Amino acid sequence: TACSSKYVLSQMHPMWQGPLVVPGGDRQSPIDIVVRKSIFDSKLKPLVTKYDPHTCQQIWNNGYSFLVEYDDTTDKSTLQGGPMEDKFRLCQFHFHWGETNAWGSEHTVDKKLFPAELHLVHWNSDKYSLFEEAVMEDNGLAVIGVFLKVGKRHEGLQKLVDALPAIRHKDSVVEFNRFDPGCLLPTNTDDYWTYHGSLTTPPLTESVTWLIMKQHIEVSHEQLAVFRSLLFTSAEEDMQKSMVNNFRVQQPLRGRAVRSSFS
Ligand SMILES: O=C1NC(=O)[C@@H](c2ccccc2)S1
Ligand SMILES: [Zn+2]
Repeated sequence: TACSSKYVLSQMHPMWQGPLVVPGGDRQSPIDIVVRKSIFDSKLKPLVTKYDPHTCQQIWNNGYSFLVEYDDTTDKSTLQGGPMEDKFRLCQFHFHWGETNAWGSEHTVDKKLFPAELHLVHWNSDKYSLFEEAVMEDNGLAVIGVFLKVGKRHEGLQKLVDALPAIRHKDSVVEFNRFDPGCLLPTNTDDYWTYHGSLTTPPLTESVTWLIMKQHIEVSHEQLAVFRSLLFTSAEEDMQKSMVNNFRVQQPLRGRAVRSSFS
């Protein structure tokens, strides 16, 4: 309901010590996408993703989410098209989720909250040679955001879910290979919203072209429950905190246009 979403969105983030406001930050993320204010842009091309499952390397708990990391030393797993002029290399994907199915996504659509959101993080390999470099540049990153809804079990996700108990604690890593991130994309990737924003965790740099899919994917309640069995804390810490609500509060639009690839 609107009130719960207002309550949730105003929630400060317990996890962070870092700056919640970036000096001069006028293109911060995440945001609410106000559909009726988005602008159809017929020049926006379909997204072209070419993901090689063999470039998948490991899955690990970084104390804020779990990341599936890819070998980004060559152009084997790439994203192009959309609003971008350049080719972008997949470096990792991860999720954000809530403690209940009532909230969890970082972006919202007309204030609608989803239980979780997938982020596929790519960096501009035409212009930069490392992710760490690209993350500081305003055309450095392209992140595909996909909303998750609770429904039928996602068969492709299950391989990932089965690996999570092995990385329950912060800084745990397991080898993970042969995973095709394309299986997590919705069937329709031609319809998306795009806007210029930022990382949603420190360093919060304003280097991201966001590509938010209009179509969501479905995962089962049980699969999401396994996400929530992860811990923010390392094995040594005596206070175990379950990894939930790992999303940032929404940020002001500051006059930015959100464009849509569909009318
Ligand atoms: O899409 C995003 N989600 C996050 O957690 C942020 C991030 C920060 C650093 C590296 C990769 C991603 S930006
Ligand atoms: Zn993210």
